[in-house]
Amino acid sequence: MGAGLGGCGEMGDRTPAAGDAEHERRGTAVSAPPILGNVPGAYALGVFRDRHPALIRQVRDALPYSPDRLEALDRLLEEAISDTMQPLEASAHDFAAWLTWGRAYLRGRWTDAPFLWAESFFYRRVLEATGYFADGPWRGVDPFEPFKQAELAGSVVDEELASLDTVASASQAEKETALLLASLWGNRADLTFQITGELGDDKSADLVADDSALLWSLVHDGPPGRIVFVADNAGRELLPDLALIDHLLARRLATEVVLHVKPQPYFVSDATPADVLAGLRRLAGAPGEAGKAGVRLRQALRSGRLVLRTHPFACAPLPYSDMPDSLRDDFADASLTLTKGDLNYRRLVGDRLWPSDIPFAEVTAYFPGPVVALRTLKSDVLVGVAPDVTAALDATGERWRTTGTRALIQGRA
Ligand SMILES: O=P(O)(O)OC[C@@]1(O)O[C@H](CO)[C@@H](O)[C@@H]1O
Repeated sequence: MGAGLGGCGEMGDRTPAAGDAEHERRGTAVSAPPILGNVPGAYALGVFRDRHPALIRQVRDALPYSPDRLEALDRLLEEAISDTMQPLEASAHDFAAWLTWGRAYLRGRWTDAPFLWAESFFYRRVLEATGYFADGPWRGVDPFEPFKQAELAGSVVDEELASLDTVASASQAEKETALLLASLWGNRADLTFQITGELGDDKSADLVADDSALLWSLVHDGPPGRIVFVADNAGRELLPDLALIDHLLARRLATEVVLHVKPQPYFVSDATPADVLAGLRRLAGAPGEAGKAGVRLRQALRSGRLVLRTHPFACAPLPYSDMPDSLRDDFADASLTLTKGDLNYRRLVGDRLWPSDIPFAEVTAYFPGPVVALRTLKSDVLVGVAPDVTAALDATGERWRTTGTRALIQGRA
């Protein structure tokens, strides 16, 4: 598709509802119960009970919203605290889509709806409250921008960018390992975790599954192909992602990289086109190798070797098994699709209580091409991990599934 900042249009083909006939046809042959927030002690319950109210308060304070917007945020806060959900205003451009996606959950309790659905709807409601889509001065203003901006400006980022100078003198194999791991662990920098300070300790970081050999064989064996990179968070995650993408392009390991980002602010720190531009500015303004990478990536956008894409399905409350044909075609044309982060993983394998040793290839069989997920573990869903590995981790007593201290690289050709 076209170069530069073009979006990819409408959701198009159809607007599936969770569990509809098309879903069953395209979905995985196997299934498991969806993750819900109404289970005492469940991770998802804490997200609704603690994180969402804390986030609304922080959004309220981060920008000088007008009284009408503050009232709307207060109403949403009340809904979050009382665990009651209201639908979007009937005039919303996507009112009908949300009815199709989950009429049964609207006006119910946040915690009774599937976790993926309800979290996604929560972020849509934050945008409604702040007036992101409404006529008026707050239209298009990212409510999470102050958090993203603070992160990008921090001196930690200077240090992380300077490390690219060290990596430059390493062998190709060492460099690729370093870039891949930086991109993978960059996923810990997720701002939703900073809302309630849940990040674990770096020292215990480890991989519970490692298909990096498969990933590199998909990149190196055979002629260079078109790589689709489905980004997650802006800032400290996106910068190492961009460094990895620069490597793939500069070494001609990919003919083209298509970088998928969110069309609108989502899950606090998820990258939008504006965040990509901010990241490129940060890179290009840095000294040394980071600066050179920034300049090359801006040139790659201009030449069309790096394509930025925003598909509306990226903010739909549905698993990728429900993706519309326009998105499916994009993945089908790729020699490799890389997905970043916890939320993309939840959508890729389905946000369900899978037995954790069910093979990754089995639950992603519907995906139309080779796919590799890079994820730090920040929610309960897990597949493709041997029982002895999960048993050993459980025995440590750590909350290893949800605190971002563990990570995985899982793929299938
Ligand atoms: O996709 P990311 O950025 O890696 O993680 C997003 C995420 O950790 O935030 C949620 C809580 O709001 C988690 O449940 C969710 O999966």
